[in-house]
Amino acid sequence: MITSRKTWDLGPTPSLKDLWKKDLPLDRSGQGSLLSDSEEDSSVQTPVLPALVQHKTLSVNWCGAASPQGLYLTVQALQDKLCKDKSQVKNEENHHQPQTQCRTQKLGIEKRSGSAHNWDAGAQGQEACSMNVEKTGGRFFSGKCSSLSGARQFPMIQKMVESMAQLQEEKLQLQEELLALQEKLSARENEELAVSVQLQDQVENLKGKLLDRAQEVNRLRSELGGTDLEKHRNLLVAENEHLKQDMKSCEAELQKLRKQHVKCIDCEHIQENARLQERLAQLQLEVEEAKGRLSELDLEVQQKTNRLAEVELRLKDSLAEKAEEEERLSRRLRDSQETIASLKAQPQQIKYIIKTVEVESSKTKQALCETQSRNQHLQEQVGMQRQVLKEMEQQLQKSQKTAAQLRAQIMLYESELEQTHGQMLEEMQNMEDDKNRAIEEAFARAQVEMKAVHENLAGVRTNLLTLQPALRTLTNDYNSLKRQVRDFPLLLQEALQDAKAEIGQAIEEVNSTNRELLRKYRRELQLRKKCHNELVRLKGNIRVFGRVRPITKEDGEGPEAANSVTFDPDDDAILHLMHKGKQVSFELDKVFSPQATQQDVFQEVQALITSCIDGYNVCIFAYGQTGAGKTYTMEGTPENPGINQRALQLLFSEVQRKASDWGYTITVSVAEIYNEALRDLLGKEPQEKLDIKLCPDGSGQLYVPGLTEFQVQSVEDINKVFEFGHSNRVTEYTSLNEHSSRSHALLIVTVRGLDYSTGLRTTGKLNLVDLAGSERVGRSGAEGSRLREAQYINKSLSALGDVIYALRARQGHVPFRNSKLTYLLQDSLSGDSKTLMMVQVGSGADWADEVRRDG
Ligand SMILES: Nc1ncnc2c1ncn2[C@@H]1O[C@H](COP(=O)(O)OP(=O)(O)OP(=O)(O)O)[C@@H](O)[C@H]1O
Repeated sequence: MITSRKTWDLGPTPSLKDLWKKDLPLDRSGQGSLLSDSEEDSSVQTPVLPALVQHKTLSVNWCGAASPQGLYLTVQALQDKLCKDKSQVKNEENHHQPQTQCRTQKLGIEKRSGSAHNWDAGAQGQEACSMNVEKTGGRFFSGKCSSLSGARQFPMIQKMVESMAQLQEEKLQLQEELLALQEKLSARENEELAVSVQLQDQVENLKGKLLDRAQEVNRLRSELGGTDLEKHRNLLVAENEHLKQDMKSCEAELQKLRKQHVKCIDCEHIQENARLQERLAQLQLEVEEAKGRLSELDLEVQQKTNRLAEVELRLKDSLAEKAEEEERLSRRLRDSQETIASLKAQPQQIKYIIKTVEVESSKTKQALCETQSRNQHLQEQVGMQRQVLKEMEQQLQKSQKTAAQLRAQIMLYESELEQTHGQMLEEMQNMEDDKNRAIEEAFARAQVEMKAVHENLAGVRTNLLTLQPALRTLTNDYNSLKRQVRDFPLLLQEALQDAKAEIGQAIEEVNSTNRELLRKYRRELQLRKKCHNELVRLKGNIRVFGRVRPITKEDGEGPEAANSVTFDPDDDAILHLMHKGKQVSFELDKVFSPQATQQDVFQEVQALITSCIDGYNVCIFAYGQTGAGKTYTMEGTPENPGINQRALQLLFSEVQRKASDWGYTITVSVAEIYNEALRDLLGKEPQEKLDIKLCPDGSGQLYVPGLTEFQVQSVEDINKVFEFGHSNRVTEYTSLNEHSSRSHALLIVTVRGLDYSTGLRTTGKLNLVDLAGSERVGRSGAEGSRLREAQYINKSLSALGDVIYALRARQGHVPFRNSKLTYLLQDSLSGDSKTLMMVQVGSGADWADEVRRDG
């Protein structure tokens, strides 16, 4: 029952938005509503559905091609609205549909038997479309549209396309989610790996610390007596605490790992996976439904095709009827025309009849025209029907083609979907497998690590248990050490005092011992000096040695060269001379045969050198005739040095040997006495005569002002001094010896010593004198200056002989002043001084005369 009708005229291809905008203002919910101007409520705000429910009809007309989308959307909106307003529908008394049916009509497309809504074609032309919505009887509403099949198919296809697009989107979304899941899984694996590495590091750290601690304990055990025990103990305690904390953190980490592992079994990824699988199943269901709908659509197409064939058949029948009718009419027309022609050939009656016929013929013509126009109209209709049929066939072909394409697409989509689904299932299965495997591996690793950590923990606990007694021992030791340390200052002070006292006492004892030793040493030194001096004295402070020079080529080969000197084999102090057939014997302190070497001679002399170091004055004279070997004995040759060189070598070696206790200074002077004039051979003016004077200090000592003294420190220095002094010595040829020396040569060595321990100072003087050669003036044939030189030499030698004689005879007066030589050597000849006279003699017969005279 239609109570009212409202029509809107819209532009071509209106959209739902246009519909809403045109005359349908938005309702409160933001959705549009079709409105009616019903008689009951002429307000434009009246919703369409109540109007439908109240059996009102609304029409929407628009120009242009039908817009299936617009129609679909409109109907969908209406149905949505209908569903939303179901309560209102429910309250309607005349409403015969159950509530559940409203839900099934949600899409508005499904065909329901009996009570389902339906769309019928308006078939009002291509350019004018209309939609009538009404509620009649057992139907909600019905619509009419000129493009029925398109309007019904397109939304379905579009829906499917949209579903496929949605499926594609969901597939992409699923793939993205799958990637995200994979990333999360890899991140999780990385986290687990990092945790595992961290745990391993912690375990390694714990092991290293345990090892360090064990080493530290061992070291501490070995160093129990050390003073840093307290510090080490504190260190150990701190490390122990640190280890405990590390173990706790390790256990917490393990617990956390376990929880994470358990949580992973029901984690959001699993849930997401299940959800996705559900979604996939739902999509598969939808695809199945879409397939069902497609088959239904195919069925409908088939039915419509059948109906179209029926229509074609009916059309053909109609055409055949029309053709028969046309044939019949044309036959009637021909018959009529023949009748007219036969009538025209008849008389007046016939003319009348003809006229009648003509009259009737006009009527017939009119009927014929009408029939022809009708026939024309029918033919036009047939043409139109044919055209429509053709178009419908084209549309049908297009639809079939589109359906085939869509079927192919659907097949393609299905295959893709199946493939994608298979891939997804496979990937998900792989992911699941990987995940399970990773979880199992992680779990296994975690278990292994946990086991290792437990073992380490047990080891640590064991170590702790073993360390506890050690710790207790250490604590006890520490306490005792602490007490000791507390008492240590007092003990230290006491010990220091005791030690100081002991050290003082020891020092005192050492000092006293030292003093005693020093005293003894001095005493011994004095004793040794005394003994040595006594020895020397016993040997004789003034001793006379004789040395016989071997016969040389200078002695000639005649009878005068015959050996006239013999020795007593039992007494080395006896010398026998054969003089004019008689043997004359001389007794000296020691006689050196011609075979005696320089070393043999020095052996007997070196005790005097020691006396000089001890602080005594020593004089060693070489006395003899010219050429007797004085210079040889005193100076020697470079290859075979004499007393001078050896004495100085001994002097330096002794000084060096005693260098730790004594400091010595050795100075040398070289002088000569020529013709009773003293000259400095080391001075700048060797010809200058020097005087011998008493020291101004009143000590009675003599000294030679201006006499040069060189400090020497080695034998090399002495040799240089000798060379220098030797070059200044006066030598001249004589008839007896081509190298005869005409002066007394003196090498004066002064040894000044300082005893470091006692501060005692000593001074010893060693006078090594190479006397001028003694000779008889008559025998040598000297005259003039030579005679005067010989007289000076003989006088000084005689004075020396007198002094020595007086000294040996211990006479009260010793005539030192009789010559420059004895006066210069007065200090070294008197008192505790030691004097050695080396008398040089030749072994030829010529020498016997001289020796007997000198002797
Ligand atoms: N013991 C000896 N063995 C070997 N040759 C010697 C010995 N004594 C001296 N002569 C030699 O005799 C020579 C003379 O000796 P030397 O010059 O020492 O005598 P002298 O007494 O010093 O003479 P003068 O008084 O003229 O100086 C030298 O050629 C020396 O080498």
